[in-house]
Amino acid sequence: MSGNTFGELFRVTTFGESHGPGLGVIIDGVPAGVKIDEALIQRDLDRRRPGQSKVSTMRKEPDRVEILSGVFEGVSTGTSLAMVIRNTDQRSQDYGRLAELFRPGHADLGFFKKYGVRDYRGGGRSSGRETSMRVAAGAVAKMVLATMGVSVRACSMMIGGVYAETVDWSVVEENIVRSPDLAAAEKMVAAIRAAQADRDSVGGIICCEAHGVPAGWGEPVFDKLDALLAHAILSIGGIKGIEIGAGFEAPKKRGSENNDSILPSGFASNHAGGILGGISNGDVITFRAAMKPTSSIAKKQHTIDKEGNATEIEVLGRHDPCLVPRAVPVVEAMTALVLADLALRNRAARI
Ligand SMILES: Cc1cc2nc3c(=O)[nH]c(=O)nc-3n(C[C@H](O)[C@H](O)[C@H](O)COP(=O)(O)O)c2cc1C
Ligand SMILES: C=C(O[C@@H]1CC(C(=O)O)=C[C@@H](OP(=O)(O)O)[C@H]1O)C(=O)O
Repeated sequence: MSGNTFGELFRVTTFGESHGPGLGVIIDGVPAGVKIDEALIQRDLDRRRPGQSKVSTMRKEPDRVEILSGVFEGVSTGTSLAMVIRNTDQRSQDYGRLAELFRPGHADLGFFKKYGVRDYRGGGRSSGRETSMRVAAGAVAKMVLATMGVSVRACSMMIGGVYAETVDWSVVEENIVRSPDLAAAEKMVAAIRAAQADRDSVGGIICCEAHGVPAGWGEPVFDKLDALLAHAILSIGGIKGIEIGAGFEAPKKRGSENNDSILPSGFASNHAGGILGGISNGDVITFRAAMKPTSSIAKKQHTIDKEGNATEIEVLGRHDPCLVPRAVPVVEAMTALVLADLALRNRAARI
């Protein structure tokens, strides 16, 4: 399968580049009869959109979604569902020097070594802008999941070394860094601003939960639910790690502490993150993802040109000083895509 397609029965193909005419997605496998609320797709696109706050990239894009097929009178028809957005704020001339140099930490060098040709206008296909179409597709997946009582939510648990100390989901969309702790949110913003002032960037941790997933979703061997989540989440540019449930804390415990006792009323704890043997166990699915600091920074760094000569680079252009707040809806979207796919695959598992 080409690198542009994800999923088996709920299959998503994206296309488009950061400075081309636009981006799009085709979803195969949306069951007929699902109410498709365009406003909800737009809402998630707005949550991800560039230019949304003083701590995001300054590029201004409306990211207005246009549904081209697969929906009739507000309901999915069972045929391929296609959506596009147009790029309106390209400034490709700002990227002229990037044609000759490789940005440390970005995808430039890898793309050039692989293909021998590279769209250097911004990140081209490797730009975080590609995730807009994942978010549009993820919004449709959320609508499919909602018919089964399943929902997904995510937030920023750490930014620039500042951790959320309390978790209040009701405040996540009320602050520009999507923190579940308003006091921490202010400090997170300050950490991003301090890095920016230093021509630098910061990373962080995104926490995600899926509620209402019934026991039984996920394949038992290769396509385990946790393995597919790891694939989906690590496919987001800038994400470098994922831990399911107790994750990297589990090895520090004894088996007796880490096991979730099974009671007639349910599990006594949820260190497993809602997944056992690659299959959902009916508890809340929980994981955290580690996001690196943005690679494109104005600080001077060593690099090489296309001929391999040593040089220096200061990356200008419009960049997120921290990827985490805008990646929150992307993490939700990729999680919803995995769950929608497994929901459909689960229908074929037993008579
Ligand atoms: C929503 C989102 C926004 C992003 N914005 C930027 C950005 O402004 N500048 C940048 O250098 N990288 C940005 N990235 C990250 C790049 O896409 C990523 O660093 C690049 O693909 C290389 O990282 P990788 O090796 O993890 O794939 C963004 C990623 C996401 C998900
Ligand atoms: C435009 C978006 O974010 C971009 C993500 C990004 C990158 O390198 O990932 C680099 C910047 O854009 P450009 O491709 O013009 O350099 C960001 O502004 C977006 O997410 O919609």
